Amino acid sequence: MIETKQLTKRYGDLIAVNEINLSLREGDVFGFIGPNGSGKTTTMRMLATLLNPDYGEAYVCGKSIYTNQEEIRRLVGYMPDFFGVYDDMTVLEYLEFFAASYRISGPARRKICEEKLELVDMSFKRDAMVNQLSRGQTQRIGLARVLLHEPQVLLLDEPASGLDPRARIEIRNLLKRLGELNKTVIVSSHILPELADVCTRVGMIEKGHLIVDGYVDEVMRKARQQILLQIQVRERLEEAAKLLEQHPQISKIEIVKGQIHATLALEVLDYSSIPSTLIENGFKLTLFREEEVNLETAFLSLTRGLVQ
Ligand SMILES: Nc1ncnc2c1ncn2[C@@H]1O[C@H](COP(=O)(O)OP(=O)(O)OP(=O)(O)O)[C@@H](O)[C@H]1O
Repeated sequence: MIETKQLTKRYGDLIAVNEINLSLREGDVFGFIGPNGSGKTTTMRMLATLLNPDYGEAYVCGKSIYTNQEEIRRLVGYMPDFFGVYDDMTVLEYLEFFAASYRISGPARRKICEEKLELVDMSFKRDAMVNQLSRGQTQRIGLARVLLHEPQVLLLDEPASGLDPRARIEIRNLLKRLGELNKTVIVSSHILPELADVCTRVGMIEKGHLIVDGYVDEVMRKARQQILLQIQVRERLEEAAKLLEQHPQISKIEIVKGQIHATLALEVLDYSSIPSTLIENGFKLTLFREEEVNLETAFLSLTRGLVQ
């Protein structure tokens, strides 16, 4: 559905998107995560054919973004991070206006608009003025708008930004529904937990580099290969850290906020000799546990130190 090969965009000396390779299938909901300015919007705008790359290729539904721009625009629904709405229009008029611009006419037009309003749970506001909606409601209408022409692919740039927790949950439920409808969705955010449970795939971009990319369970599995132990001793923390540095099962030691963080060497699963070593050397253990792996800690461990 979406395939990119070394997709690259430069602004002067700045490489905003640096040789990104992506491959997404039907029904994939891809969480595109990265801090401000990391290249998410630039990538999405290239896929939406609104911006030309400097190098590389991208295909949307098998069509090249260089040579099939019109067809791709029909197949894609792109929701930018900020969009204006018009004054003096009701919600239904607003959607009908855009449906008309997609050349949807006759009785079908009203029907499609009402269907999309229903999908985003906004039927109750069909006659409200668009400029009197809350931010969350405006986002939902924006989503209804990009769904009007039944796009196969949705590119949603920070759809949950600026929303209250309840509205965020509603947007998340909507994303799940879109995946179930077999659309391919790229949804960006700079907050990982926001996307963790709705995405089937996740990618993390930093300074234009896609540094992690995979199915959620793959990412978790990779992160588990890097087990991190959190250890506290009553006294002589630095001495304990030095002792553990010599331990053959440990590949890295850090002291973080009064705790020793010990990264296990690859493929070490039984680490029972580590607490024994500390105890045998007279240290009083007050904490010894394996860091819990959720998607957020997985990302942190996989991306530690990758981009300077
Ligand atoms: N038109 C432009 N001219 C010059 N530099 C630009 C332009 N658009 C974006 N950039 C730069 O490219 C980099 C990537 O920007 P981009 O908007 O893609 O990031 P983003 O990940 O979407 O950020 P945010 O989370 O803040 O929306 C940034 O350093 C930005 O300053």
